[in-house]
Amino acid sequence: MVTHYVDSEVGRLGTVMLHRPGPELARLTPRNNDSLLFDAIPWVGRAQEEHDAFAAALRERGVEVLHLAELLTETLAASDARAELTEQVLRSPRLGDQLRVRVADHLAYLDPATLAGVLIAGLAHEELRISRERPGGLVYTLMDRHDFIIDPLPNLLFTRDSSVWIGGRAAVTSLAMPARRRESTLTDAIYRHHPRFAGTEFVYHPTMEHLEGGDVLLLAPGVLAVGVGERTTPAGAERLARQALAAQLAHTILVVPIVQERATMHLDTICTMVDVDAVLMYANVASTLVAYTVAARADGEDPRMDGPVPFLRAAADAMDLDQLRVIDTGLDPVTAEREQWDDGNNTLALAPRLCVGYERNTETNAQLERAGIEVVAIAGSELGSGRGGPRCMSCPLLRAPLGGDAEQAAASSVASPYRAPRAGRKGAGPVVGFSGG
Ligand SMILES: NC(=[NH2+])NCCC[C@H](N)C(=O)O
Repeated sequence: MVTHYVDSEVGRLGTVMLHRPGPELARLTPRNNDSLLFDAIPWVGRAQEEHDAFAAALRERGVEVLHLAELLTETLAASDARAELTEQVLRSPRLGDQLRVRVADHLAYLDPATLAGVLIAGLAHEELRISRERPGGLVYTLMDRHDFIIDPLPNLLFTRDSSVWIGGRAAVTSLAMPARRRESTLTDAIYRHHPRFAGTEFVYHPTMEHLEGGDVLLLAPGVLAVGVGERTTPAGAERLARQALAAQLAHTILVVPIVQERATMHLDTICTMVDVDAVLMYANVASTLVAYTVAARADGEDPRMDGPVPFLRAAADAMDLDQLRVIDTGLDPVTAEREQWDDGNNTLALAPRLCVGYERNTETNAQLERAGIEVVAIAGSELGSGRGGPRCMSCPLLRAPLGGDAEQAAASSVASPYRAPRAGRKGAGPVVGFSGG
């Protein structure tokens, strides 16, 4: 049975990886929140309540919810995973030799759950036990007691960005912001060492060019859209296109330039899919967004690049549709801008025409309902202070494949065996095949 497989944004969600925010959020202060990519100081207890309600809403609808911290703890039971992740934090040039040895001693005695906690929430100077016989040296002495010896990862909450599954393969991404780079070392270790993921094949690796999962949309089996902006670089998009084409995970990649600013840091802040042929889009950009298409050519040749063409046209063509339905109309620009900022467009589809959205985005949610899309509304007043919505906070590991007959797949149980994607589509692109499963 296929356990990890995703070929669309909307196939019935079977399994998702979340991260319940914890002590790492309590590290945020008005002095560090900007560099740690939060716009406010979240109330940790309330953020946890909101997150628990999000997880419960998914479970109630039959979704298996895995928690990253638990997977990491189980991963750390393997000594090679433990050694790898420990060495990785010890490598920081900030430590210096003497402090490095002290930190290594400290980590060596931690049980897997506590070590996972440190890898996520970091280690402050005052938390390191230093004895008189084994002093911390110059670096330790010159640090403030609130300085971090290991930086916290408050954005781990946004599991979307550090990995994305394309077909049966994991793409472990290369995060652009220094505050987030270490996140992908955790997802990478989980996929490589946790028994649940034994045999995982990879299509992207953190040493490659910058690419973040929030920029990757699986528009349809074989069709990817990749946003290029504040996070994913053109080189990252090109690399993913090459990798996905070579692995025959896609026949067409749409590369979509987005404005390089915080409000639109990822493609999924302005566009998410809510049905096999419908997108929810930020009204203020829907008509101006363009795409460059990258498609496979014969073996050994560079991929073919075309464009720019209007994004909606390029997407419909690649998806073999007459048109992509757009849900956006009717919002005045100010409301649209406010709700976009609060992740109104960042929905997580649980199945075609069923999605999770933040309750505060009342106008956007009403538009969705009018268009026949059911919205499971969740609270996110605290969660949203990191600028991420339901899609950002989730990494789907299994969705019912749409690769076969779409209707049938939508109705099928997630445990159903993988159906080969339809071949011979319009334009006679290469047959999309998969090695996963
Ligand atoms: N897929 C997303 N839109 N993720 C949102 C990530 C938010 C996070 N604070 C950051 O700045 O990176």
